[in-house]
Amino acid sequence: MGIIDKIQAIEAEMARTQKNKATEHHLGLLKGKLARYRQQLLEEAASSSGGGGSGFEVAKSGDARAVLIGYPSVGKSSLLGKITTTKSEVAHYSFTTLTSVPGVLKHEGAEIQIVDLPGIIYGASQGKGRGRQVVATARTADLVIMVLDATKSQHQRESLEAELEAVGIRLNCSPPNIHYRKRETGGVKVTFTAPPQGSLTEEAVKLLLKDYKVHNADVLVRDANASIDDFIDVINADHRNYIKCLYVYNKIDAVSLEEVDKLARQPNTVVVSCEMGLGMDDVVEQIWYQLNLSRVYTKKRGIKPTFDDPLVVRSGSSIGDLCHSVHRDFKDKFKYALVWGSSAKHSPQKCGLSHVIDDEDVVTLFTK
Ligand SMILES: Nc1nc2c(ncn2[C@@H]2O[C@H](COP(=O)(O)OP(=O)(O)OP(=O)(O)O)[C@@H](O)[C@H]2O)c(=O)[nH]1
Repeated sequence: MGIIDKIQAIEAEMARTQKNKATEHHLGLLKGKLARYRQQLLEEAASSSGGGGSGFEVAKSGDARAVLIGYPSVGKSSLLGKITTTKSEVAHYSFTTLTSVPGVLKHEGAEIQIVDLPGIIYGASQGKGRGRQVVATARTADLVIMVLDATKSQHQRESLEAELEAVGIRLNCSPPNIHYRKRETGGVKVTFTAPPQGSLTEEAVKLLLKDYKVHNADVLVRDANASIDDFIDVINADHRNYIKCLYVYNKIDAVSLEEVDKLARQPNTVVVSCEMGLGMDDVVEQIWYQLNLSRVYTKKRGIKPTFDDPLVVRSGSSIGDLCHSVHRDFKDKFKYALVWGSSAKHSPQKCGLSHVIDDEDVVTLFTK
């Protein structure tokens, strides 16, 4: 039996099994197996597709990367054309985006690479077509921009979400608050910081680990509401990516105002019309906001800072991270930094590598 058959058999069994307290552990085990087989399938696909000329890979460049995901003809190329400096040809028929055209969005001094993924992410979890390579690229994203057609049903969104979910991409959520460490000896030790309220119980943890052939491990569950799915994600943490997602509903020119209003009220959502140029500023603002980047202006000693060419780092970065973004070895030469701006207690403040900088701080770096 091939992996795809095994996956289908498990999916069929899950569909047949009634969901209730008595079947919870059995279903949990099936989900654990499913996660394992799906992983095998992706790995198998990755190793067999190497070397071919039709591979899909885009070099990462700029300060951050966002990927566009959506069904064919929802307007991904049109959106890319509107917000980036790359011109992409839009033909008036389906399946136009055969290879990826990365565009660059320049905003607030940052360069954000936007990659239009071929519209074939669906089916990827079943090992179909180039979807797998598309998934591999999606994993490297700092932000997923899911482009949806406002004139179509919510099914498009649900099915894309399910596809991403199946390949281990988690949208707009944080990793489960569960500590898990494999050990050499000592058996499986499970500790809950509060009595479990969710589907994850000590018995469920032990059953799953047994199925994964893990006989010695420490598990500390810090979230009383943790589910079996959460723990499966923790066991498979190497293959899970937690990525922000912005939902962009295009073609609002073709639906009613009430419909637009309803869509716009959903969280992490912008509504646009690429054809009429509506909502383009909102999309750019939201992309910038969701990427959570900070601009830092560097200043040479005795000279006023220039505010046109910031260094762009992730919010919450330290002076050490900033040094790294200047040059890999810069940290070794670093002596101290002077910082002006909201992160400084007084201006300027003399700081070391661990000082956390704020958006729009001005920094002078001193070397040995
Ligand atoms: N009504 C309307 N049509 C639009 C809008 N934006 C794009 N379209 C049309 O939708 C069709 C598809 O647009 P594309 O930008 O090629 O879509 P795509 O998602 O890149 O398509 P693929 O390359 O097939 O993946 C074209 O015929 C566009 O003219 C819009 O805002 N409103």
